[in-house]
Amino acid sequence: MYSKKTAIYAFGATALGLGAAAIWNTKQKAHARLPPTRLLKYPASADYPDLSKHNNIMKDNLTPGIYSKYRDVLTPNGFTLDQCIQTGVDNPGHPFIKIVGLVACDEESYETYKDLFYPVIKDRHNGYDPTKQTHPIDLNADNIRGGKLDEKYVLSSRVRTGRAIRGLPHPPVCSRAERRQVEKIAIDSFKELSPRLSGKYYSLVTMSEKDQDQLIADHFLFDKPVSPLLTSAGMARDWPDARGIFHNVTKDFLVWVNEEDHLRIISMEKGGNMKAVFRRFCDGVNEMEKNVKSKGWDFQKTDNLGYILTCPSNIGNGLRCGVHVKLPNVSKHPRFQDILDQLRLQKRGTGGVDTAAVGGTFDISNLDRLGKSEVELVQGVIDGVTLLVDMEKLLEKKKPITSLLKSAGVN
Ligand SMILES: Nc1ncnc2c1ncn2[C@@H]1O[C@H](COP(=O)(O)OP(=O)(O)OP(=O)(O)O)[C@@H](O)[C@H]1O
Repeated sequence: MYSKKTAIYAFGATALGLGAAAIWNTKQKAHARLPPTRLLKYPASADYPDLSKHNNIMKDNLTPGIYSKYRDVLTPNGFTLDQCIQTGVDNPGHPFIKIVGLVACDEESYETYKDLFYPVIKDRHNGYDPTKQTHPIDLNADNIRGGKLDEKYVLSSRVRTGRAIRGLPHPPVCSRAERRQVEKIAIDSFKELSPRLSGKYYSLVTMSEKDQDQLIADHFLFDKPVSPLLTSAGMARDWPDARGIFHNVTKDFLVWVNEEDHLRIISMEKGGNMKAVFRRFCDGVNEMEKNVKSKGWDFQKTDNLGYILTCPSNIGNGLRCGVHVKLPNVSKHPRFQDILDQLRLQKRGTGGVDTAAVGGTFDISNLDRLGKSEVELVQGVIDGVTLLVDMEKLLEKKKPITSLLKSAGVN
């Protein structure tokens, strides 16, 4: 049972024989030190997780002192630090990327556990300091220069972001009713999209296994939550209840409901017209915000953190602007990773974050999300991918790339 005002918790209490259901008013006892979700018998030092074999950003920043300070501190919605760090405790690392190892249970987690979240944000977002900086937002596609990428190399273009609805906990910990409320707000908002973006919502509950597999194979739908990063954070609970996908008639504007974030808003199409993809993305995001607000809800957002999402790696604009691009020669170059780092770009396999690249085709996207506007990030990907494609063309002809890199300011 859960309401915005009163929460009744008994996490594991009965199983441990402690019989310690804690009942409190979350409004009156926001940030209360006691009671914890159940009575913990031992001091925080005895509960400190073993992170000795870990390589994630949470581990780099969690100290016994920070853990002790926060172990029994609840967010206003009644969540704990242990719920936020569990995914990083259970997942020491990842084969392709350095994971964060931390999720925000609700909008307030970022402030309640500031001594952990802020340094993690600083590490993950290239030194961004939430205590001093404000996050810029620019969702005007007219501000993009160029944007048509060479389709001999660029196979598809995509821009996605996430949005979370204020007042509702995030997917790792939300209740079934809260998850269903998110779905309802989304469905009501889809109904008011303009004709170019309008389409249909497909619930995963009623979708056949075959249709689901086809949508995943076509890169439209999120994968079933088998990744331990998602399952140990709690995101696969009750699957597939209240999950689904919306897409417009032309299948180039999509919204995922209740995967890692309440909403993931996506614009994508085959080929290299990133400017057109970004324009549709801006229209979609702006319309969804207007529609959600017209229902009396709002997106989670603060001046210093931008849009608030489940994973600290995605806060800011939550934007991942990426292309699937053929780079068989560049990717064999010994400086490939270094060049990507300098361009603030990230590489993945084309099957999603958990996949390795096959046959020299990569998913190349922006590394940053915070401290730079949407336009700045999309421009960075357009310019960076243009450079990588120019390098590929030179390497095909066995020509050196040194002067090209120099003129692009890459050391
Ligand atoms: N540029 C692109 N063109 C076509 N499909 C893409 C592109 N980028 C990503 N996809 C597809 O979108 C799906 C989701 O990808 P992936 O999980 O890597 O990223 P994401 O949705 O940005 O989320 P996250 O970063 O949280 O994992 C996959 O099927 C992937 O192949």
